[in-house]
Formats: sequence, C-alpha cells, structure tokens
Amino acid sequence: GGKWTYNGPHGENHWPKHFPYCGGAFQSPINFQRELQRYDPGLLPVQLQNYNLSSSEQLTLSNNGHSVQLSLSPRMYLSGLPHRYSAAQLHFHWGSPNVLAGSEHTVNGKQFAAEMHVVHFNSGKYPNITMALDKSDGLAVLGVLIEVGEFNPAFEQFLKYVNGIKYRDQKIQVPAFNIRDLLPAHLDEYYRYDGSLTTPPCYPSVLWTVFRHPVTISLRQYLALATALFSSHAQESAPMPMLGNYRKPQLMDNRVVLVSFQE
Ligand SMILES: NS(=O)(=O)c1c(F)c(F)c(S(=O)(=O)CCO)c(N[C@H]2CCc3ccccc32)c1F
Ligand SMILES: [Zn+2]
Repeated sequence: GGKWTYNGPHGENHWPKHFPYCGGAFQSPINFQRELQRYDPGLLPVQLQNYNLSSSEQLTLSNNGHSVQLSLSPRMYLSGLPHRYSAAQLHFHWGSPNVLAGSEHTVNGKQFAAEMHVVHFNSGKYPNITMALDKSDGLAVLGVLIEVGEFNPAFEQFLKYVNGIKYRDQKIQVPAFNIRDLLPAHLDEYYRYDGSLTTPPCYPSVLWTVFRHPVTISLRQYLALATALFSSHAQESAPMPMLGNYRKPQLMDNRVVLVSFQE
C-alpha cells in the first residue's frame, strides 16, 4: 500500500484516507483502564511452543522503514488459544532519545518507554500470514511493555547487530536464540482484547495479549534502539531518524478488556 509515517502529512491522522480500516472500529492500541477491565478466570497462561531456537539457526534482522523486525521460525507457535497461531516476526515501537515514552498500549494513562510485538498468524486455518492478515481470526500478537532499568542480556542478542541495518530495507542474518528470554517471567498475567494492526492497513484481525509485567532494558540499550535506525534509504540525502514509531491509543468502541489477574 501507499506510504505512511508516524508524523507529518502522512501521519496517523491521515492514514484513513488511503487505509479505510484505520478509521474504522476495533482499532489498536488502547489504554488499559481499570474501570473497563473484567477478570476472566478462564484466561489460561499463554503457552509458547518451540520458542527456544538453536543458535545454529539464523534469523533475518531487518529495517522495514517503520520498525526493526526479526523474522521468526514458523515452528514457533502459541497453544492455549482458540486456534494454533504460528510466529511470523517480532518488532518494536519506541519514543526518542530524550523522551523515554514510546509504547503503544498504555496502562491507566501511563506510556512505557517501548513495546515489543510478537506477531503470529492462525496457521490452523490459513496457509500463510498474507491470507490471515485481514481475517477476524487471522492474527494473534503478544505485546510486551518495556521499561528502562536493568540491562537485558536477551535483547543484546539482536541489539548488537542494529548498526548493520541502519537504513530502510537493509537486512542481515543473525544467530537465532531463545525468544522466550525476551518475554517477562510470568506469562499468566495479561490483558486480552480484540483489536487491530497498529499500522496500515489497520485490519481488525488481531487477538491481542499484552502481558501485565513489563521487561526492562538499560538506557544504553534503549538508546541503541532510539538512535541507530533511519526510516530512509541509505542513499537518501535527507536521513530520517526512526523515532516515535507508535500509534496513539484508539477509541474503545464498546469493547471490554479481559484480564487474567485480579487487582
Ligand atoms: N503493531 S503490529 O503488530 O500491528 C505491526 C506493526 F506495527 C508493524 F510495523 C508491522 S511491519 O510489518 O513491521 C510494518 C508494517 O506492516 C506489522 N507487520 C504485520 C502486518 C503486515 C504483515 C505482513 C507479514 C508479516 C507481518 C505483518 C505489524 F503487525
Ligand atoms: Zn507493533
């Protein structure tokens, strides 16, 4: 589809002109506020299958102009959901070097420094993510809120390569690692709601699971993410730093957020 950005004349308020779903209902992200949550004891811990990839395997780390993304093995999948959802890629949203606020989901109005999304598609029903992309039961995305604090060795396993993908459409192969290590220790406490892709085409096709507990990365690691990357191609004369690549919280449209935990 057409070109879109997070700011300026092609920014999020302009997305619906070329991507109509972006102006529709059931959009993501949202603010998780206590009054609109309902405890659901039936929400089981998310089960990650085959996330412990071997370092002999390689993954593609790329700059797609909107985020830094890591391709994932299709052997990785989620169980415990209505269908089997196989992993496709993970990517990040962040703020800027001097504004450590760039998460997409917010909690009682608090925006976290960054957010990781692990994108899966319903491989039980669809042959690939492209076929699943616009289906109401097509995608399941795991969201991990990120705070600046303790150094995170798991993030280092791909952050150390970001200088190799500074510019749009650059990609490199990196050794695979245990993707489980990027997630919080406790996967039993999470927010669950029906939403959408947070980028164009904004299809309302995502079963969102956002973990209650954030992970931490160090300030140096956050700055690596927030200063290494450009959304422009290498040869472009005006380099565009990749900053603030997050969409603001969207209307609830009569949605209730289910939570697997009690206050
Ligand atoms: N926040 S989010 O989880 O809604 C989300 C993104 F924020 C985001 F940036 C991307 S992207 O592919 O990196 C770039 C724009 O599609 C995707 N990519 C998804 C959507 C399109 C597609 C196609 C193949 C594999 C992954 C994706 C995404 F699902
Ligand atoms: Zn995302």
